[in-house]
Amino acid sequence: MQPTDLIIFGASGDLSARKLFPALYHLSGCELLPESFRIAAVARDDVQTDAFLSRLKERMQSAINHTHWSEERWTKFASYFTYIKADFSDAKNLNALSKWLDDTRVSLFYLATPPSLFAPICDNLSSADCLTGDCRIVLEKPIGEDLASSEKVNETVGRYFPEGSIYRIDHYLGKETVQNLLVLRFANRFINAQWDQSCIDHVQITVAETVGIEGRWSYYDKVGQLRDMVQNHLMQLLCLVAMEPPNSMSAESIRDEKVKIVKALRPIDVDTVADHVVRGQYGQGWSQGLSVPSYTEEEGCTNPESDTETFVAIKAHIDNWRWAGVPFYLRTGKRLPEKMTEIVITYKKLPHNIFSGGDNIPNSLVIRLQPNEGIEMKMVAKKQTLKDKLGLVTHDLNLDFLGSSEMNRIPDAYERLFLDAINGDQSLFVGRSEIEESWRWCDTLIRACQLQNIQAKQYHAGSWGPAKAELLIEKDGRSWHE
Ligand SMILES: NC(=O)C1=CN([C@@H]2O[C@H](COP(=O)(O)OP(=O)(O)OC[C@H]3O[C@@H](n4cnc5c(N)ncnc54)[C@H](OP(=O)(O)O)[C@@H]3O)[C@@H](O)[C@H]2O)C=CC1
Ligand SMILES: O=C1O[C@H](COP(=O)(O)O)[C@@H](O)[C@H](O)[C@H]1O
Repeated sequence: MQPTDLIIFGASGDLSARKLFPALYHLSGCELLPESFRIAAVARDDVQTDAFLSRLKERMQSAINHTHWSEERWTKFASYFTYIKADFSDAKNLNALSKWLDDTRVSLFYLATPPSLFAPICDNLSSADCLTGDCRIVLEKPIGEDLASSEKVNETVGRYFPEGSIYRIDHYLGKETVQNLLVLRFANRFINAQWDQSCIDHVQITVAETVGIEGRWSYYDKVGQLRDMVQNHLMQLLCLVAMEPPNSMSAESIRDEKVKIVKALRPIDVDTVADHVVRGQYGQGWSQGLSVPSYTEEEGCTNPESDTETFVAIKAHIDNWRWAGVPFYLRTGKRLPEKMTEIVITYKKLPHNIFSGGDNIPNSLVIRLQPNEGIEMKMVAKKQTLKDKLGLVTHDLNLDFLGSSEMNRIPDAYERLFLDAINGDQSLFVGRSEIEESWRWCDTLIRACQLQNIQAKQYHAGSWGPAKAELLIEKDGRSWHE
């Protein structure tokens, strides 16, 4: 590892306190950071490093499980820090940062700020002479809010950083089980051999959350679940399930295969949107035993008539040889009954059932991304009884990742992604063309919803979304995986 400096813009924000600094704390505890590592925490608050750290310590203690917290680890972690006060909207404010930087070391700029600041920060870094030596930039999602705005951000950032130095985060790619999906598909011959329309009936991808808007109403109301979750996280999961084997694990090979899938997604337009998309918005209800308000009663709501979706279900098709005729059902929402991300591959039924003692039950593969990370293969076996000669029953072959983890915990996605950015490995970061093609597909779908007036149907907080989401799949003779 080369000597590295990490510069976090937006160091006082929610993402930094809940995800970024805890991930770095764990990496430091595992001695995985480079020697002489330095962190510049950049934000607007007028405080000194000590005061910044004492506030950060409090916030991190509530984000890190107490079994992993120790004063000794904290002291080592705190020793990396310098706090630099700056308003990023003006280059002259970056002079202190410019003095702190050292062009003999790698400078890793991490933009944990509102996306509207990505382009101005790059312009100002350049004007303040901060971009000398080996400089890399990490961009948080979302990159833009549609194709045109994402092209604009990519162009500005590309003026100062070559594509090989731009690390666009989709934190789902850093999740252990998402990487395991690649291993499952491309390191197991029997899985790979059965991975197409000849064997697979359909695919379901569910990303369910129990949380509501969490104080982010003004951000969220402008984007909704389609832009916040589908354009990025669900699209990445779909690509990893559907892509052809890349030539190698290089970033370029993986990105090339993913972008082919996004381009092969059948557009959902004004003619098809009503049958392929369901939008929902949560009303009042219950979440984890507590009564919770509706979306339009949440703190910060400025538009009680808002039609922004907090739930979406989509039936998508990939028009290529491997996936012809295999629907991909996607659903994601806030205030659903449980926090759960899973991919379910349902195989076709056998062409003929020779066992009179049971139904023709299809196999399925359940890839659980969170919680209880693991993979289950649902297999049909004989009932262990003398009464029923060839009665059938479904059993699970179970790969439990937590139980087999060397670390007694599943590392957070940001730990993997920080390590890779420090090591210069872009394979788990998103390329420009993937992002732009994904926006192109989402823009068509969003526009079609507007033109056909597909409104967000109310659902009770704590339920699995509007009844129409059940119909979307049931009308094809299938049902959501329970
Ligand atoms: N929070 C989350 O769970 C997730 C967030 N993201 C993305 O991460 C990014 C950050 O999100 P989040 O942490 O939630 O946002 P916050 O609003 O909590 O934090 C934004 C940070 O940027 C700083 N900032 C804003 N404007 C300026 C400015 N002109 N000059 C200097 N500092 C400024 C804020 O400082 P100040 O406190 O002074 O306003 C704060 O430190 C966003 O792009 C978001 O979409 C992505 C996935 C999940
Ligand atoms: O990017 C985002 O992701 C979170 C969900 O992430 P997870 O790792 O907890 O599954 C989501 O709540 C948020 O709205 C979105 O911006």
